[in-house]
Amino acid sequence: MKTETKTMLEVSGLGHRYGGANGHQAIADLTFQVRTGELACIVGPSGCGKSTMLRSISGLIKPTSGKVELNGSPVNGVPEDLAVVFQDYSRSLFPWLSVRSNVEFPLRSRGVSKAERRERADEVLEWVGLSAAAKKYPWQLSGGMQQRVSIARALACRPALLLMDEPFASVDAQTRFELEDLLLRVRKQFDSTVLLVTHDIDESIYLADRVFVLSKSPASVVADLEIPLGDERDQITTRESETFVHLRSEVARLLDVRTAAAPKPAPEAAEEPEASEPEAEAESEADEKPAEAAADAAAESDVDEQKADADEKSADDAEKSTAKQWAEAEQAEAAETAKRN
Ligand SMILES: Nc1ncnc2c1ncn2[C@@H]1O[C@H](COP(=O)(O)OP(=O)(O)OP(=O)(O)O)[C@@H](O)[C@H]1O
Repeated sequence: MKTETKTMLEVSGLGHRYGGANGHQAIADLTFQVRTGELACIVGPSGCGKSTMLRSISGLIKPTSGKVELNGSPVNGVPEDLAVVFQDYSRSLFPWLSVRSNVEFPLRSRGVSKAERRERADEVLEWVGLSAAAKKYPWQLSGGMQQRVSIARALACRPALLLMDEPFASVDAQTRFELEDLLLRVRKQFDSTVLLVTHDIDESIYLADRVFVLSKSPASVVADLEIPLGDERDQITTRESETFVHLRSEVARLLDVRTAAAPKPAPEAAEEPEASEPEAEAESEADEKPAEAAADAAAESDVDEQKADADEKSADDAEKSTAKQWAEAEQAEAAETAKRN
């Protein structure tokens, strides 16, 4: 992937203190640039301020010092041409909307016409291998498939910059590898600029053109490493290469991780809500089979019963999310349904 020399994201002296003058300094003095077309990873110790940094970059919080510029314009509030993929897919997707409606949802507030919304949703769903699951609901899909929906939804907005906050931390190890490769493929297809935060040293090196290593809290950038691993990466041969092994040791040293070479325990699978027996069967099949087969399995189940379950689940989830966002989703869906009838 060829990156341009133009700067897409410029972060200068970024700092944030929670709770006023005597509060907690979460990030201190972050300065770095991400070039157009680049996939940059941020790796840092737990609690060093990675999420605070992403919230500042995405305009969700106003940093107490420094500045953020996207394509030369200061970020004050959430920019339209920026999309975020979070770790917790189960809370970021609307359970009562189909996969396709979830993907189309952010396009509504951007004033994209209905026909174009459909076209874009179908296009990105194809790219992430979920065309056959377009009419399903998120809770009918495995965790990895749900995260693919989140990625599709972000890409449908055609963001100038895609921010990803530990996007693969809640899936099992094999699915994580598949999603990493999916990201590499779609970023090529879209020519995307991506800033991805991860705890995982190996993941940062495998994915990135450039890795920024952060210090302990309050975070600052301690190293900016080019990753000369080329465009074609492979989960086995790339990770075995001398360059990869050397970089891994270098990042581990910078992070002062003494156990970097030791085998890591497999990440815990995402916590799934308890399912009734038929649903549990469908879910475990969905984990093992490709998207089409999983969609077929879900289609065979009793749709009415699942809808009732979804209503119950959505009521529960709604309490956890911001009231405004969920109310907007309900209204938009009701309007859609009214139009259809
Ligand atoms: N809203 C808040 N109010 C006060 N302190 C906060 C708030 N959010 C985060 N912090 C504190 O700021 C520091 C950085 O938190 P942040 O979540 O940004 O780190 P992180 O690197 O993303 O953490 P992790 O690796 O565990 O995901 C932590 O000490 C945290 O307790």
